[in-house]
Amino acid sequence: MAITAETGKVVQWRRWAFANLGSVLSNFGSLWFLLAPLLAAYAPRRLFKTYFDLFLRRHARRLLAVVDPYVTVDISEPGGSVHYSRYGRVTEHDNTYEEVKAYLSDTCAEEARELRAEGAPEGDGVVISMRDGQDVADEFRGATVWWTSVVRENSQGQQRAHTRQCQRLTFHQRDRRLVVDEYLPHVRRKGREILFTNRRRRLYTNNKSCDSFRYDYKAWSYIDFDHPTTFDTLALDTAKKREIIDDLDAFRSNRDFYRRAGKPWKRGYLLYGPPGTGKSTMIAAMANYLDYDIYDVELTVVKDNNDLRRLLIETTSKSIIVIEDIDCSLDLTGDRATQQRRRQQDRGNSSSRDDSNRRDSSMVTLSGLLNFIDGLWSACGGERIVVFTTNHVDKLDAALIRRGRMDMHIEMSYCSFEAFKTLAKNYLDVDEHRLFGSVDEILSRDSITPADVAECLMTAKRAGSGESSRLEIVVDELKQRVEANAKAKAEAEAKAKSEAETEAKAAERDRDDRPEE
Ligand SMILES: Nc1ncnc2c1ncn2[C@@H]1O[C@H](COP(=O)(O)OP(=O)(O)OP(=O)(O)O)[C@@H](O)[C@H]1O
Ligand SMILES: [Mg+2]
Repeated sequence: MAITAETGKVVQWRRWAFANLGSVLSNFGSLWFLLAPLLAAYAPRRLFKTYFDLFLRRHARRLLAVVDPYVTVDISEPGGSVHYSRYGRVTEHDNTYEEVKAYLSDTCAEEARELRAEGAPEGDGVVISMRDGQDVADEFRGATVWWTSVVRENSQGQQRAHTRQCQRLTFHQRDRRLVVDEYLPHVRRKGREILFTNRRRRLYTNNKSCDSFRYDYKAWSYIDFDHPTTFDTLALDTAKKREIIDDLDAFRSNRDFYRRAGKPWKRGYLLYGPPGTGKSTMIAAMANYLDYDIYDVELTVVKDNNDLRRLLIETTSKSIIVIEDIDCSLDLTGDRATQQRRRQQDRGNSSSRDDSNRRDSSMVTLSGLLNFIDGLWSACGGERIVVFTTNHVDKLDAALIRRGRMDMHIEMSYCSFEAFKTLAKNYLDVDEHRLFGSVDEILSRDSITPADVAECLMTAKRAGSGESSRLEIVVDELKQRVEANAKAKAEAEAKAKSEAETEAKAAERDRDDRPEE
């Protein structure tokens, strides 16, 4: 490369600079000394702020950790983001804040002096929480933590509209793992339990699957469940009642056992018996005892197995899924020949025809129902009870009610004397009376359902005054029921006999009309 006059000058400059490096630096130093105050005055403030922020972040925190070893965690009120799904508008809600608030209102609020009351989201109660700035201490496995209720402004601005309530947790940094891994999950778990017990229970029923194309379609509708029946008011033999309660207790408390044994945390009960023996009443008593929601599945409006599975996915845990009168809901014999024969029988009988039409409008199959009870999907969520009721246990497919699917078969039978005593206490507030002997005699001789006995007691309560007069009415009413039942039974038998004869004649005619092969 040729050395031009220009490059020659540069080289000369460099040589001069190296030779005079000391004086160049000292001149530059004095120049910086002169410029620094000017820069400080006129350079953008942000530059300095960022610089100092960085500096503080790197060094001051370490220093601070020695001086102030406490860590804080904020749990803020959620915004609730919204998205649209195939099933319509869904609001995503993080419940942590509500859970923490519930925990604090229950566990710590007693310590706080300045409180705030808000109406509970459900029911008539109020939720007590700490006022802003209040703090309370909590102990967990030897560590002390403090909760403070504060109002936090959003990062953008100071507008009041953008403030959020938050619960601030402060703890020593040596407890960081304990707090994050164990204390906070414990707080959420407890909070969830408190929220669950404070809320009203719900009775859900499924909507028609044929409406599922609508953008606002919901699989379940609900009302508040407010049934007064408990195991105390349920008329049932004491030993049987005890057995059922023990079974429910074992189910509820054995979460870890189910996990260890590799079993989904669910249990099936089959309630069978004549109409009016208290099957639906038993379900209400179970729900009240366990504090669970009820999902009452109307199978005839479920289009097919897919829709049935979707219903299951949308149930919550701590719930009882009920299918009432399962023998009437679907043709669940699983055997096509039997189904065909039944359809032929139904053709002559108008009420059976209606039943049959209802059954045929649904394409839910036995295998779909078996999957619903104990397929892979059924294990999602856990802590679920499935209850089937039927008047005709012998009509059901053996696979549907085998042990393991329906773990406990409970026969609901006619009213025993022991069950009568419970009803007499419920309706008339009578524990013992000389006429109880007559009642015992009637009940042990004849079959009367608890529903019939309850009706007799209602009549006696309305008509009589005084224990004796009321119990006399009860005895009379029971005798009349026995007579009426015997008459109805004789009529039903006569009708069944004449139908059987007509059917036999029709079958004979069919045989005669068929051309010989
Ligand atoms: N075991 C019982 N204990 C208390 N009350 C009962 C009992 N059985 C029936 N009853 C009374 O009779 C009414 C009807 O009972 P329930 O509806 O529970 O009968 P069910 O067995 O479900 O009848 P179905 O088979 O027709 O559905 C109830 O509202 C309740 O008042
Ligand atoms: Mg019922």
